[in-house]
Amino acid sequence: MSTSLSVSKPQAAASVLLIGGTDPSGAGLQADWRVVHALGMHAYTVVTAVTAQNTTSVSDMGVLGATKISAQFQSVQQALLREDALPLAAIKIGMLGDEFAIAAVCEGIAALQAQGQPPRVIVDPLIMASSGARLLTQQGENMLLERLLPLADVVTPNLNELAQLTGMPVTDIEEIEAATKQLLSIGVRSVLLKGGHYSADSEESSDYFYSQELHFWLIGKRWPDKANVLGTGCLLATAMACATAQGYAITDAIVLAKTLVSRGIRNAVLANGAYQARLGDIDPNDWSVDYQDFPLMTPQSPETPRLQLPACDSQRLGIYPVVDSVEWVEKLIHCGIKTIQLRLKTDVENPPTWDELDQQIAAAVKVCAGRNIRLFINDHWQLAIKHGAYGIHLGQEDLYDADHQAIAASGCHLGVSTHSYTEVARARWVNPSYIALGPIYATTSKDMPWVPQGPAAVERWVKLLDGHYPLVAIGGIDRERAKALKPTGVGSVAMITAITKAEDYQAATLELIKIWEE
Ligand SMILES: Cc1ncc(COP(=O)(O)OP(=O)(O)O)c(N)n1
Ligand SMILES: Cc1nc(C(=O)O)sc1CCOP(=O)(O)O
Repeated sequence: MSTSLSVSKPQAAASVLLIGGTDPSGAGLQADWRVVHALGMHAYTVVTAVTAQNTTSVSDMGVLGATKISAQFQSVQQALLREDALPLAAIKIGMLGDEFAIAAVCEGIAALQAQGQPPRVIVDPLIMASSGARLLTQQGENMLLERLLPLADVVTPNLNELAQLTGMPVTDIEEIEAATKQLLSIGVRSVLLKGGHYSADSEESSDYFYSQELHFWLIGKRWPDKANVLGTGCLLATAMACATAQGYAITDAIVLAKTLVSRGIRNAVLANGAYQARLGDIDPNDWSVDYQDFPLMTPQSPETPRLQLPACDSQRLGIYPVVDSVEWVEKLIHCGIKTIQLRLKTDVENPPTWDELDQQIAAAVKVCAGRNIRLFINDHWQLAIKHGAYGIHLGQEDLYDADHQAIAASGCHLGVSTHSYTEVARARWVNPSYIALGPIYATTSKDMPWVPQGPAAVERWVKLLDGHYPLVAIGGIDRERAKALKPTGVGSVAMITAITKAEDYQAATLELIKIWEE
């Protein structure tokens, strides 16, 4: 499992285009619009069909002709030519109705793509209404597969739609994974199977994502007292479009969208015989993400038993130096450091032997023995376990290569690096002893694809995760920045340069401890 599809770079305001049918009971374009509005964003709309339906039946449906659909696209194109137009960054496509509408939509998208930076395209492939009535003709279904789905960045079928599109059974996890893979063979770039209908009696709702680069299950809480909430599929796909328009990478967009759907279902209200999702007030800066709605992510089956790693003895791990030798460990514990990491990075030119690593890790554990020091070993989890270190620190790649069961069985604590919503969702799957958040500021100690998150992000992470995991901020943190981060409530700050490159490491360490503890 590679770390992510790409890196999120939240950007200036952008708009989304919603393409679909209207539904008087509140799903369809009306539901899409509510999401965009709740996130304070701007939406253009292209109506493809007008339906008369409620939760039990579709009584009438009219698909607009190609001329009417194309005319709407032209209006959007003209609006986007204005100097003050918000750039179009994402398109969400819902109900299309028939093959003529699909052809018009494909042409409209091609024109928009030619006009500017190509927007991301999310397709919710609506074939049937929940009442069982068809929302797309058979010829339309063929054209969907041949022309529209290959244009999409992500396609979001539910179980019935996946079965219908692939002609494959989808009754268990293996069949779901196989059918999802099958959609890629017809040219779809990635698929997010909506799990709302899978194992409906489970306490969790699991979605499955599959692309050439990675695959994962996304597991969220189910709200059993809120059954069959209207329009949640529309909500999910539109929220993904909004997040990608805001510059989030696809996987972060999926995590945010799943969180928003959970929030909508948790707060749903009964109106006219059906539950309607309620989003309430959302802060577009952090999507008002609430821990109870935040999912777990794993490449393993969602039915795999969950790990239980030991909790750290404190939620506040304090000043946390990251060092590259036993000598540094020894010097810093004499300065009063209580949490420390031995990060033995292998020199590609002259890599240490296993025996050398073994000796250094054994020596570091010995130096800390009986002193109440939380010594974390970076990467070399087998040796950390062998020598009984307090803990192991793993980055996301190493986390997925490591033997989780062996780490959990060893009793070692486990810290995990994260840089995004996706990585926090993955970290949650192993239930770590702490979560590290980085890079907060630009660092010279390591090449990073990640944009520095800044202190405001630490505040957001604390709001989301505090009380559930001890948190550690890392990346470019010095004395002044430690002072700036203290009010965020983060329990620990980790650093390399500010201590190991200080003119007077003892003075620098004592000063940092003083700032953090006073
Ligand atoms: C406390 C802490 N946070 C993050 C890291 C980075 O770990 P990782 O992503 O594994 O990168 P490397 O350290 O291996 O370069 C860390 N070491 N400690
Ligand atoms: C090792 C490391 N990991 C980071 C992350 O963001 O995961 S930032 C980082 C480097 C921290 O060093 P300094 O204090 O010198 O900036």
